Amino acid sequence: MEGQAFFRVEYFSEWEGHGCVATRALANYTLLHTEEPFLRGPEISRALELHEDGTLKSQLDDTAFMREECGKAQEDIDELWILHDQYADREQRLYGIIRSNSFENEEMAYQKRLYLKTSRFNHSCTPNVGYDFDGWKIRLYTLRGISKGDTLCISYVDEVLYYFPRDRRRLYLRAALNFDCACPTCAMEDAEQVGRSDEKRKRLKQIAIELKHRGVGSALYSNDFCMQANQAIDNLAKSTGVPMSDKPPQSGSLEHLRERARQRRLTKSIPVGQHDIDLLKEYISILEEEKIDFDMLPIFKLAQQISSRSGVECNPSTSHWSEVHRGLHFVAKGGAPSQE
Ligand SMILES: C[S@@+](CC[C@H](N)C(=O)[O-])C[C@H]1O[C@@H](n2cnc3c(N)ncnc32)[C@H](O)[C@@H]1O
Repeated sequence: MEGQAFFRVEYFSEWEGHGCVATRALANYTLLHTEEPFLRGPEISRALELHEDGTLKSQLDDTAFMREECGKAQEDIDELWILHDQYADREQRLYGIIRSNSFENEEMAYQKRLYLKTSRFNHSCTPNVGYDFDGWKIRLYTLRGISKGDTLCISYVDEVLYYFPRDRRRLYLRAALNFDCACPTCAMEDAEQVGRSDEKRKRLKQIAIELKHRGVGSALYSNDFCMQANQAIDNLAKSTGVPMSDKPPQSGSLEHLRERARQRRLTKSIPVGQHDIDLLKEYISILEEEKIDFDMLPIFKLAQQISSRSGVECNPSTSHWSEVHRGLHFVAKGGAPSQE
Protein backbone atom coordinates (compact mmCIF):
# COMPACT_ATOMS: atom_id res chain seq x y z
CA MET A 1 0.00 0.00 0.00
CA GLU A 2 1.30 3.45 -0.93
CA GLY A 3 0.66 6.95 0.33
CA GLN A 4 0.25 6.12 4.00
CA ALA A 5 2.31 9.15 5.03
CA PHE A 6 -0.58 11.44 4.02
CA PHE A 7 -3.09 10.12 6.57
CA ARG A 8 -3.42 7.91 9.59
CA VAL A 9 -6.26 5.79 10.90
CA GLU A 10 -7.51 6.97 14.29
CA TYR A 11 -10.04 5.69 16.74
CA PHE A 12 -12.57 8.52 17.25
CA SER A 13 -15.22 7.28 19.66
CA GLU A 14 -17.45 4.29 20.38
CA TRP A 15 -20.22 5.45 18.08
CA GLU A 16 -18.01 6.88 15.31
CA GLY A 17 -15.49 4.04 15.37
CA HIS A 18 -12.33 4.64 13.36
CA GLY A 19 -11.71 7.26 10.71
CA CYS A 20 -8.87 8.81 8.72
CA VAL A 21 -7.05 12.03 9.53
CA ALA A 22 -4.62 14.03 7.35
CA THR A 23 -1.09 13.97 8.75
CA ARG A 24 -0.07 17.03 6.72
CA ALA A 25 -1.52 19.83 4.60
CA LEU A 26 -2.49 18.58 1.15
CA ALA A 27 -3.26 20.39 -2.10
CA ASN A 28 -6.40 19.70 -4.12
CA TYR A 29 -6.16 16.61 -6.31
CA THR A 30 -3.31 15.10 -4.31
CA LEU A 31 -3.18 11.37 -4.77
CA LEU A 32 -3.69 10.19 -1.20
CA HIS A 33 -3.68 6.46 -1.38
CA THR A 34 -3.80 3.51 -3.76
CA GLU A 35 -4.61 -0.03 -2.77
CA GLU A 36 -5.26 -3.45 -4.30
CA PRO A 37 -8.27 -5.29 -2.88
CA PHE A 38 -7.89 -7.95 -0.24
CA LEU A 39 -10.99 -9.74 -1.57
CA ARG A 40 -12.41 -9.28 -5.05
CA GLY A 41 -15.20 -10.33 -7.43
CA PRO A 42 -15.81 -14.06 -7.28
CA GLU A 43 -14.41 -14.41 -3.75
CA ILE A 44 -16.92 -11.87 -2.53
CA SER A 45 -19.85 -13.25 -4.53
CA ARG A 46 -19.18 -16.70 -3.11
CA ALA A 47 -19.01 -15.40 0.44
CA LEU A 48 -22.20 -13.37 0.00
CA GLU A 49 -24.19 -16.13 -1.69
CA LEU A 50 -23.52 -18.55 1.12
CA HIS A 51 -24.34 -15.96 3.68
CA GLU A 52 -27.57 -14.79 2.08
CA ASP A 53 -29.10 -18.17 2.84
CA GLY A 54 -28.94 -17.11 6.48
CA THR A 55 -27.38 -20.23 7.94
CA LEU A 56 -24.23 -21.32 6.19
CA LYS A 57 -20.89 -19.79 6.88
CA SER A 58 -18.60 -19.24 3.94
CA GLN A 59 -15.34 -21.13 3.78
CA LEU A 60 -13.81 -17.71 3.77
CA ASP A 61 -15.00 -17.28 7.36
CA ASP A 62 -12.33 -19.79 8.19
CA THR A 63 -8.95 -18.15 8.71
CA ALA A 64 -7.01 -21.33 7.91
CA PHE A 65 -8.88 -21.75 4.60
CA MET A 66 -8.19 -18.13 3.68
CA ARG A 67 -4.51 -18.50 4.46
CA GLU A 68 -3.86 -21.95 3.02
CA GLU A 69 -6.30 -22.17 0.09
CA CYS A 70 -6.54 -18.52 -0.91
CA GLY A 71 -2.95 -17.57 -0.14
CA LYS A 72 -3.82 -14.59 2.05
CA ALA A 73 -1.22 -13.28 4.49
CA GLN A 74 -1.96 -13.82 8.18
CA GLU A 75 -1.44 -10.12 9.05
CA ASP A 76 -3.98 -9.11 6.39
CA ILE A 77 -6.48 -11.69 7.65
CA ASP A 78 -6.04 -10.29 11.16
CA GLU A 79 -6.72 -6.79 9.79
CA LEU A 80 -9.84 -8.06 8.02
CA TRP A 81 -11.40 -9.48 11.19
CA ILE A 82 -11.16 -6.17 13.03
CA LEU A 83 -12.88 -4.12 10.29
CA HIS A 84 -16.18 -2.50 11.16
CA ASP A 85 -19.30 -4.69 10.94
CA GLN A 86 -22.54 -2.70 10.75
CA TYR A 87 -24.52 -5.96 10.69
CA ALA A 88 -22.97 -7.42 13.82
CA ASP A 89 -26.38 -8.76 14.91
CA ARG A 90 -25.91 -11.48 12.27
CA GLU A 91 -23.78 -14.45 13.06
CA GLN A 92 -21.91 -14.38 9.77
CA ARG A 93 -19.10 -11.98 10.35
CA LEU A 94 -17.67 -11.87 6.82
CA TYR A 95 -21.12 -11.00 5.45
CA GLY A 96 -21.32 -7.96 7.73
CA ILE A 97 -17.78 -6.85 6.98
CA ILE A 98 -18.35 -7.07 3.22
CA ARG A 99 -21.69 -5.25 3.39
CA SER A 100 -20.17 -2.50 5.55
CA ASN A 101 -16.93 -1.95 3.65
CA SER A 102 -16.96 -3.19 0.06
CA PHE A 103 -17.02 -1.12 -3.13
CA GLU A 104 -18.51 -1.79 -6.51
CA ASN A 105 -17.10 -0.36 -9.72
CA GLU A 106 -20.12 1.01 -11.56
CA GLU A 107 -18.54 0.35 -14.92
CA MET A 108 -18.07 -3.30 -14.01
CA ALA A 109 -21.27 -4.02 -12.12
CA TYR A 110 -21.12 -6.75 -9.47
CA GLN A 111 -17.34 -6.57 -9.41
CA LYS A 112 -17.21 -5.99 -5.71
CA ARG A 113 -13.96 -5.39 -3.94
CA LEU A 114 -12.89 -5.03 -0.31
CA TYR A 115 -9.87 -2.92 0.65
CA LEU A 116 -8.35 -3.15 4.11
CA LYS A 117 -7.02 0.37 4.62
CA THR A 118 -9.62 2.20 2.50
CA SER A 119 -12.31 0.59 4.65
CA ARG A 120 -11.41 3.04 7.41
CA PHE A 121 -12.61 6.08 5.47
CA ASN A 122 -15.96 7.33 6.75
CA HIS A 123 -18.74 8.72 4.58
CA SER A 124 -19.69 12.38 4.24
CA CYS A 125 -22.43 13.95 2.13
CA THR A 126 -19.84 16.67 1.38
CA PRO A 127 -16.72 14.51 1.05
CA ASN A 128 -13.24 15.98 0.79
CA VAL A 129 -11.80 12.84 -0.83
CA GLY A 130 -12.82 11.33 -4.17
CA TYR A 131 -11.85 8.01 -5.68
CA ASP A 132 -11.69 6.13 -8.92
CA PHE A 133 -10.57 2.70 -10.03
CA ASP A 134 -7.66 1.60 -12.14
CA GLY A 135 -8.65 -2.00 -12.81
CA TRP A 136 -9.02 -3.51 -9.35
CA LYS A 137 -6.88 -0.84 -7.74
CA ILE A 138 -8.61 2.04 -5.96
CA ARG A 139 -7.11 5.54 -6.05
CA LEU A 140 -8.13 8.11 -3.47
CA TYR A 141 -7.44 11.79 -4.09
CA THR A 142 -8.29 15.04 -2.31
CA LEU A 143 -11.17 17.14 -3.64
CA ARG A 144 -9.93 20.36 -2.08
CA GLY A 145 -7.03 21.77 -0.08
CA ILE A 146 -6.81 19.92 3.24
CA SER A 147 -5.25 21.11 6.51
CA LYS A 148 -3.19 18.90 8.76
CA GLY A 149 -5.54 17.19 11.23
CA ASP A 150 -8.66 17.37 8.98
CA THR A 151 -10.88 14.30 8.95
CA LEU A 152 -10.84 12.69 5.52
CA CYS A 153 -14.14 11.38 4.17
CA ILE A 154 -15.34 9.87 0.91
CA SER A 155 -18.91 9.47 -0.36
CA TYR A 156 -20.25 5.91 -0.26
CA VAL A 157 -22.95 6.64 -2.81
CA ASP A 158 -23.55 8.32 -6.16
CA GLU A 159 -22.87 12.06 -5.95
CA VAL A 160 -26.43 12.58 -7.17
CA LEU A 161 -27.40 12.07 -3.51
CA TYR A 162 -26.29 15.72 -3.06
CA TYR A 163 -29.55 16.74 -4.71
CA PHE A 164 -31.69 15.07 -2.06
CA PRO A 165 -32.93 17.09 0.92
CA ARG A 166 -31.28 16.28 4.23
CA ASP A 167 -34.06 13.99 5.55
CA ARG A 168 -34.19 11.90 2.40
CA ARG A 169 -30.40 11.59 2.28
CA ARG A 170 -30.46 10.24 5.80
CA LEU A 171 -33.29 7.83 5.06
CA TYR A 172 -31.49 6.56 1.98
CA LEU A 173 -28.25 5.89 3.85
CA ARG A 174 -30.18 4.07 6.56
CA ALA A 175 -31.99 1.97 3.95
CA ALA A 176 -28.96 1.24 1.78
CA LEU A 177 -26.13 1.02 4.30
CA ASN A 178 -27.81 0.61 7.68
CA PHE A 179 -26.38 3.68 9.41
CA ASP A 180 -27.64 7.11 10.41
CA CYS A 181 -25.45 9.67 8.69
CA ALA A 182 -23.79 11.99 11.17
CA CYS A 183 -21.70 13.97 8.67
CA PRO A 184 -21.62 17.74 9.32
CA THR A 185 -24.20 18.47 6.58
CA CYS A 186 -26.64 15.88 7.91
CA ALA A 187 -26.04 16.78 11.55
CA MET A 188 -27.10 20.45 11.08
CA GLU A 189 -29.66 21.32 13.73
CA ASP A 190 -30.89 24.77 12.76
CA ALA A 191 -34.12 24.15 10.78
CA GLU A 192 -33.75 27.36 8.75
CA GLN A 193 -30.20 26.45 7.76
CA VAL A 194 -31.39 22.99 6.72
CA GLY A 195 -34.24 24.56 4.71
CA ARG A 196 -31.86 26.89 2.85
CA SER A 197 -29.48 24.05 2.11
CA ASP A 198 -32.34 21.85 0.86
CA GLU A 199 -33.60 24.62 -1.46
CA LYS A 200 -30.17 25.00 -3.03
CA ARG A 201 -29.87 21.27 -3.56
CA LYS A 202 -33.30 21.26 -5.20
CA ARG A 203 -32.04 23.93 -7.60
CA LEU A 204 -28.92 21.85 -8.33
CA LYS A 205 -31.16 18.96 -9.29
CA GLN A 206 -33.35 21.19 -11.51
CA ILE A 207 -30.27 22.47 -13.34
CA ALA A 208 -28.83 18.98 -13.77
CA ILE A 209 -32.14 17.73 -15.19
CA GLU A 210 -32.52 20.74 -17.47
CA LEU A 211 -29.00 20.29 -18.85
CA LYS A 212 -29.70 16.62 -19.41
CA HIS A 213 -32.96 17.43 -21.22
CA ARG A 214 -31.11 19.89 -23.40
CA GLY A 215 -28.77 17.13 -24.50
CA VAL A 216 -25.74 18.06 -22.41
CA GLY A 217 -24.80 17.37 -18.81
CA SER A 218 -25.98 13.79 -18.58
CA ALA A 219 -23.00 13.11 -16.31
CA LEU A 220 -24.57 15.35 -13.66
CA TYR A 221 -27.80 13.44 -13.29
CA SER A 222 -28.54 9.76 -12.96
CA ASN A 223 -32.17 8.85 -13.34
CA ASP A 224 -31.38 5.26 -12.35
CA PHE A 225 -29.76 6.29 -9.11
CA CYS A 226 -32.70 8.58 -8.21
CA MET A 227 -35.19 5.79 -8.93
CA GLN A 228 -33.23 3.27 -6.93
CA ALA A 229 -32.73 5.70 -4.02
CA ASN A 230 -36.40 6.70 -3.97
CA GLN A 231 -37.42 3.05 -4.05
CA ALA A 232 -35.14 2.25 -1.11
CA ILE A 233 -36.51 5.23 0.84
CA ASP A 234 -40.05 4.15 0.01
CA ASN A 235 -39.44 0.59 1.20
CA LEU A 236 -37.92 1.83 4.43
CA ALA A 237 -40.82 4.25 4.92
CA LYS A 238 -43.33 1.42 4.40
CA SER A 239 -41.60 -0.87 6.87
CA THR A 240 -41.28 1.88 9.50
CA GLY A 241 -44.66 3.54 8.84
CA VAL A 242 -43.15 6.94 7.86
CA PRO A 243 -45.41 8.53 5.18
CA MET A 244 -43.52 9.46 2.01
CA SER A 245 -44.69 11.50 -0.94
CA ASP A 246 -42.72 12.56 -4.00
CA LYS A 247 -42.65 9.18 -5.69
CA PRO A 248 -40.63 8.95 -8.90
CA PRO A 249 -42.27 7.56 -12.05
CA GLN A 250 -41.90 3.78 -12.17
CA SER A 251 -39.24 2.63 -14.58
CA GLY A 252 -40.97 1.31 -17.73
CA SER A 253 -44.28 3.03 -16.83
CA LEU A 254 -46.12 5.11 -19.45
CA GLU A 255 -45.14 8.26 -17.58
CA HIS A 256 -41.51 7.21 -17.66
CA LEU A 257 -41.59 6.38 -21.37
CA ARG A 258 -43.25 9.72 -22.18
CA GLU A 259 -40.58 11.54 -20.22
CA ARG A 260 -37.84 9.76 -22.17
CA ALA A 261 -39.51 10.59 -25.48
CA ARG A 262 -39.76 14.24 -24.39
CA GLN A 263 -36.06 14.24 -23.55
CA ARG A 264 -35.19 12.81 -26.96
CA ARG A 265 -37.29 15.45 -28.77
CA LEU A 266 -35.66 18.22 -26.73
CA THR A 267 -32.19 16.88 -27.40
CA LYS A 268 -32.79 16.99 -31.13
CA SER A 269 -34.32 20.44 -31.33
CA ILE A 270 -32.47 22.61 -28.82
CA PRO A 271 -29.34 24.43 -29.89
CA VAL A 272 -26.61 24.32 -27.28
CA GLY A 273 -25.23 27.70 -26.32
CA GLN A 274 -25.15 30.58 -23.86
CA HIS A 275 -28.12 29.34 -21.81
CA ASP A 276 -26.26 26.07 -21.04
CA ILE A 277 -23.21 28.03 -20.01
CA ASP A 278 -25.33 30.17 -17.65
CA LEU A 279 -26.87 27.06 -16.13
CA LEU A 280 -23.44 25.55 -15.61
CA LYS A 281 -22.18 28.74 -13.96
CA GLU A 282 -25.18 28.79 -11.61
CA TYR A 283 -24.57 25.11 -10.79
CA ILE A 284 -20.94 25.76 -9.90
CA SER A 285 -21.76 28.79 -7.77
CA ILE A 286 -24.30 26.77 -5.74
CA LEU A 287 -21.73 24.02 -5.22
CA GLU A 288 -19.35 26.66 -3.92
CA GLU A 289 -22.00 28.27 -1.66
CA GLU A 290 -22.96 24.89 -0.24
CA LYS A 291 -19.28 23.96 0.14
CA ILE A 292 -19.90 20.79 -1.82
CA ASP A 293 -16.51 19.55 -2.92
CA PHE A 294 -17.92 18.07 -6.04
CA ASP A 295 -15.38 16.37 -8.26
CA MET A 296 -15.00 19.10 -10.90
CA LEU A 297 -13.79 16.77 -13.63
CA PRO A 298 -17.26 15.91 -14.99
CA ILE A 299 -18.11 19.63 -14.97
CA PHE A 300 -14.95 20.48 -16.83
CA LYS A 301 -15.72 17.84 -19.45
CA LEU A 302 -19.24 19.21 -19.73
CA ALA A 303 -17.87 22.72 -20.33
CA GLN A 304 -15.69 21.33 -23.11
CA GLN A 305 -18.70 19.55 -24.61
CA ILE A 306 -20.79 22.75 -24.58
CA SER A 307 -17.94 24.68 -26.20
CA SER A 308 -17.40 22.17 -28.96
CA ARG A 309 -21.13 21.90 -29.76
CA SER A 310 -21.93 25.59 -29.63
CA GLY A 311 -18.70 27.21 -30.72
CA VAL A 312 -19.12 29.58 -27.73
CA GLU A 313 -16.20 29.60 -25.34
CA CYS A 314 -17.29 27.96 -22.10
CA ASN A 315 -14.89 28.65 -19.30
CA PRO A 316 -16.97 29.30 -16.18
CA SER A 317 -14.79 31.15 -13.72
CA THR A 318 -14.30 29.15 -10.56
CA SER A 319 -11.68 29.08 -7.89
CA HIS A 320 -11.37 25.37 -8.64
CA TRP A 321 -10.50 25.90 -12.26
CA SER A 322 -6.72 25.58 -12.09
CA GLU A 323 -7.10 22.48 -9.93
CA VAL A 324 -9.46 21.01 -12.49
CA HIS A 325 -6.75 21.33 -15.10
CA ARG A 326 -4.34 19.69 -12.70
CA GLY A 327 -6.95 17.02 -12.07
CA LEU A 328 -7.17 16.19 -15.74
CA HIS A 329 -3.43 15.98 -15.80
CA PHE A 330 -3.56 13.71 -12.76
CA VAL A 331 -6.06 11.41 -14.40
CA ALA A 332 -4.21 11.35 -17.71
CA LYS A 333 -0.96 10.49 -15.97
CA GLY A 334 -2.60 7.75 -13.93
CA GLY A 335 -2.23 9.58 -10.67
CA ALA A 336 1.11 11.15 -9.85
CA PRO A 337 0.93 12.53 -6.30
CA SER A 338 1.33 16.27 -5.89
CA GLN A 339 3.53 17.36 -3.02
CA GLU A 340 2.44 20.96 -2.34
C1 LIG B 1 -16.43 1.58 5.80
S1 LIG B 1 -16.70 1.75 7.51
C2 LIG B 1 -15.85 3.21 7.88
C3 LIG B 1 -14.89 3.08 9.05
C4 LIG B 1 -15.54 2.77 10.37
N1 LIG B 1 -15.97 3.99 11.04
C5 LIG B 1 -14.60 1.98 11.25
O1 LIG B 1 -14.61 2.18 12.46
O2 LIG B 1 -13.89 1.14 10.74
C6 LIG B 1 -18.40 2.19 7.45
C7 LIG B 1 -19.07 2.37 8.80
O3 LIG B 1 -18.59 3.55 9.46
C8 LIG B 1 -19.68 4.26 10.07
N2 LIG B 1 -19.86 5.52 9.36
C9 LIG B 1 -19.20 5.91 8.25
N3 LIG B 1 -19.59 7.12 7.86
C10 LIG B 1 -20.53 7.53 8.74
C11 LIG B 1 -21.32 8.71 8.86
N4 LIG B 1 -21.26 9.73 8.01
N5 LIG B 1 -22.20 8.78 9.90
C12 LIG B 1 -22.31 7.76 10.79
N6 LIG B 1 -21.58 6.62 10.72
C13 LIG B 1 -20.70 6.50 9.71
C14 LIG B 1 -20.89 3.36 9.91
O4 LIG B 1 -20.97 2.55 11.06
C15 LIG B 1 -20.55 2.54 8.69
O5 LIG B 1 -21.21 1.29 8.67
